Amino acid sequence: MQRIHDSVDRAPGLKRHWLWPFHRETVLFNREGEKWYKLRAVLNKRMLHPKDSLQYGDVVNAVITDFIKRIYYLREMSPTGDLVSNLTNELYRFSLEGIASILFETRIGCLEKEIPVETQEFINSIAQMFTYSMHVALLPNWTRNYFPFWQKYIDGWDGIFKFGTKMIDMKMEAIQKRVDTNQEVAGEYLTYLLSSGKMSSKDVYGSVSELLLAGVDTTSNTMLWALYLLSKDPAAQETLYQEVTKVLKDDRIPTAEEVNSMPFLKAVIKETLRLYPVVPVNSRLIAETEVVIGEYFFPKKTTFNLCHYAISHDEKVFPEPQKFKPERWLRDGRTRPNPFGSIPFGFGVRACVGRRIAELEMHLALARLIKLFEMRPDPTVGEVKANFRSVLVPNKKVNLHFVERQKTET
Ligand code: HEM
Repeated sequence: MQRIHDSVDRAPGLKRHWLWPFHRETVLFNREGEKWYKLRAVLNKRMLHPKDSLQYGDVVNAVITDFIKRIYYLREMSPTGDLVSNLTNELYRFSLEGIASILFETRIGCLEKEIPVETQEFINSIAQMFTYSMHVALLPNWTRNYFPFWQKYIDGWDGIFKFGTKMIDMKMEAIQKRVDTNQEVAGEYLTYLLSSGKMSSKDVYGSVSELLLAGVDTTSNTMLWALYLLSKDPAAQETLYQEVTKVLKDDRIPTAEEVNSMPFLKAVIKETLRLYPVVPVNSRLIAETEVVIGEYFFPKKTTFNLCHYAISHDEKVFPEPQKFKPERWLRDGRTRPNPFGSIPFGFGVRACVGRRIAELEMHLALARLIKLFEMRPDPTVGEVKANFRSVLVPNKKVNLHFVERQKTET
């Protein structure tokens, strides 16, 4: 018999399920035991350590610059001159461009006025796969031969892999050319995966597609909730603005390192994820061993559901649990909440591999947006509630006014 921490550290005994039912075997979600462990060990490198993510600061900032240009364009087009409608859609484009530029080491045009045809087909395939994944999860297997949902689901996946494979093959060719001409091979994540020799190309295709999918709705919806919460809380917004302008005294673009001097910014994202943990529940199956937790004995093959939403709204840990209070996370001498009260990225060896990338994108984007604009709610939208659609999404379209701030002499 083993205690749970032993089992968790011995990753090969641990199965997990998460957002959506993958039908391909090459991805982390579907892998278990030794196979998962090997793949994860390669993927962790250059992604998981806080200092690893710093190297993507410039790439992410370039995407944010284009996102800000798009925000200006959308404001200009709006009847009031400052409204951005259907922010979910805009943030989706931002997140997809961000994660694609990290993983493929190239831009795919999501923030252009006209999205390139291939990219649009890729976006449509993602939507198709997600739409039919609910049918796949809920309907018994025999129905797959009689109803069209299964083929549509597979077609969605094929579109995703077609695009991913093309991007990866292009990178592989570029690397090969450099190798053939004795030039140094320089690059970031994909170059590392392809040239490390530790992964088959099949694994690279699968893993990159998976990282890409996991990295879009999660960050885009969290950004949406953060902007929505700030728009309703002018005082928190002002505190954040003051903090950001104190660190960035001129028009400079913040570096990834400078975010470390912005504790309130980090607290805003932490508090947003406490109120709206974008992955509200995830499960793990202790496959091989019996475990004892406290006084309780759990036999082999027990499924554990981590209900992030429920635990992070526990008023014993978070007084006034429904209130947006970023300051509760500050390390300024106050009693801070139990760190296990909110673990939106999971915990341990199987925790979110994209955490550092997600935080980097959200911190840099929020710092730059708040420096330029004051966010105000659109009164026609009213209160927004959360719906569970694999991730926590708003129950309606969210529009926000992006009121440009007056430039002050500093
Ligand atoms: C706000 C942003 C995000 C949140 C809240 C989030 C949350 C989570 C959670 C709760 C898990 C399950 C962890 C567990 O079982 O303990 C997970 C797994 C995972 N996440 Fe994220 N995630 C986010 C962004 C990202 C991004 C940007 C990527 C890709 C770059 C990503 C890639 C993954 C992958 C591949 C796994 C599976 C890991 C494995 O099975 O070993 N996530 N995430």
